[in-house]
Amino acid sequence: MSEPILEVSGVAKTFVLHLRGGARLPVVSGAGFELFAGECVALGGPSGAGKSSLLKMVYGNYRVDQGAILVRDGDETVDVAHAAPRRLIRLRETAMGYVSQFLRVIPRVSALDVVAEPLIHDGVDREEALAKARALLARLNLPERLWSLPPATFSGGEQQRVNIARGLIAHRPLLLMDEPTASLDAANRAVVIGLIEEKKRAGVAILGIFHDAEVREAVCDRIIDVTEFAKAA
Ligand SMILES: Nc1ncnc2c1ncn2[C@@H]1O[C@H](COP(=O)(O)OP(=O)(O)OP(=O)(O)O)[C@@H](O)[C@H]1O
Repeated sequence: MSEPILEVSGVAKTFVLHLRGGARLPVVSGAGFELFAGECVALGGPSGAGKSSLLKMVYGNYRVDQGAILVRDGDETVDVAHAAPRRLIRLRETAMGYVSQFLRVIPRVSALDVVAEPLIHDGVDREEALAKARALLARLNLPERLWSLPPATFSGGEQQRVNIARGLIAHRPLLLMDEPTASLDAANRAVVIGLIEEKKRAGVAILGIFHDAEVREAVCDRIIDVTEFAKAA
């Protein structure tokens, strides 16, 4: 069996609410799982179980109290739980992508440039990157009249499609997705299902939160029940 792309082991986290007299909110404990190339795995469990928190820990946005989160980066393995901030930034530029639920809009930058940016950052020729961005936005049915506009005033579903295009345009071996289809209609959900299937075929390992049962059943190979980690917390 090949090496995992992501290996989470013994991860524990308790939120400490300093403004609430130091109240402690344990969220996960002893969380452990592996993710391999070409598979899509959903974090499952009811609202409040800790799915988003776990995804944010893997991305390095939330600190962990205990355990290791090993992400493969070429020949190296980086422990997100202990990596220096600079190493974490480099890891996000090369090995780990994140499609959040909402687009973080960059003022005055057009939708097309927002989408093409990760490829340009990878060193791809600007015209080639823009052509790929146009193709992706067309596939996601974003009206062409919007491409040259900054996405700040776009509808929720339009922003989400720009966000998905930006998150998927470049190759990253590990992809984290937080409800990528929450604001989308059926036709665009089907497009996203197709895009996820293509990533899997390209060997990308995907970890995500998919509340939409139809999307989850279409793309996910297995579900990790986060309540198992919450029970121990
Ligand atoms: N930044 C934070 N500070 C304090 N508590 C938090 C923080 N983030 C999450 N929590 C708490 O941790 C628990 C798990 O939240 P989380 O958002 O991870 O759940 P979830 O399974 O993703 O839920 P949902 O399906 O509703 O999005 C909740 O009780 C929540 O209140």
